[in-house]
Amino acid sequence: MSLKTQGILFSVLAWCVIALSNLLPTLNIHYQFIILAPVILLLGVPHGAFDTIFIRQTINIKTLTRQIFVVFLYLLIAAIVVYIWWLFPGFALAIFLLISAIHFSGDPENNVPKWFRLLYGCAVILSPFVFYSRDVLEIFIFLSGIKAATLLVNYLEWLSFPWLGMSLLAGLFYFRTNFIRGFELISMVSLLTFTPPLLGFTIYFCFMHSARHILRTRDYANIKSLSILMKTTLLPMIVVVAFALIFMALSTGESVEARLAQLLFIGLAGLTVPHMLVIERIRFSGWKLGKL
Ligand SMILES: CC1=C(/C=C/C(C)=C/C=C/C(C)=C/C=O)C(C)(C)CCC1
Ligand SMILES: [Fe+2]
Repeated sequence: MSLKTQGILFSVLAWCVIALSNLLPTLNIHYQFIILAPVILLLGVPHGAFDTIFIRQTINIKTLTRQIFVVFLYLLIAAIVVYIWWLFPGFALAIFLLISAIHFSGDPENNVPKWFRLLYGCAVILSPFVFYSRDVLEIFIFLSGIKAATLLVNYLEWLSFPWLGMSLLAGLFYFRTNFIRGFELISMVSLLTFTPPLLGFTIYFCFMHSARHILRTRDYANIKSLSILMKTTLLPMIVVVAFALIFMALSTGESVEARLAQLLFIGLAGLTVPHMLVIERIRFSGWKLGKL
């Protein structure tokens, strides 16, 4: 499958989800988390497991000692991020949103202009605020407490309107010259604008961000079959699922949705920092650095 085909399939799925979620009654946040957290965990998180492939191609990790050291360092960075979150949750959430926008700006195909990337990456974060800022607030409170969450949501909601306008204009601008590029942007923005935040994010994260990263990894490592690629994710996935189960079993006191939100998004923040340290250098080289 090419990135183009994947982009079209994602866009079609996005419009189906928009239609269905507006026709069917909205589930409350408790059930949204119970249904969607496993989807994010099983379909979205594994794209980080390919980091081992990118690490192998860019630094020398031939000996077992070096491999153990790299895994240890990766997890140590993640643990430090979680600790910083625990100390300064509002600050950590704000920085996480910022670096996520930068990370998501890597999704569009390789030859798009920089302004388009910036618009796209920030649109992923800002679109949910246009109609669903109350729902986002509810989730942000789980992550950073009511004071920081309210402050952040107020700023981001205010930014979300001009951003939606600019995204739609940019999408229309490309409709004539590069239809797929414009259609992909408008579909992504509509998905995150018109569906409940957790649902929109899950579909975007699993079927755009993660799916596209898997295809890029396949091309980078010159692997013909996806099943070989999926095998590399097995061990990291077992570790992540085991960690998730242990966290859910040990954390008590708060609601299930609060704990799932913390597990998912603080966990993602922790993993995103080492993930970006591995990926971004290669992305800025046009996915060429160390290519097989
Ligand atoms: C919490 C939350 C949001 C932000 C999620 C982020 C920022 C996720 C980042 C994941 C990354 C960077 C994964 C890397 O591969 C939204 C969508 C604004 C609205 C719903 C609640
Ligand atoms: Fe990623």
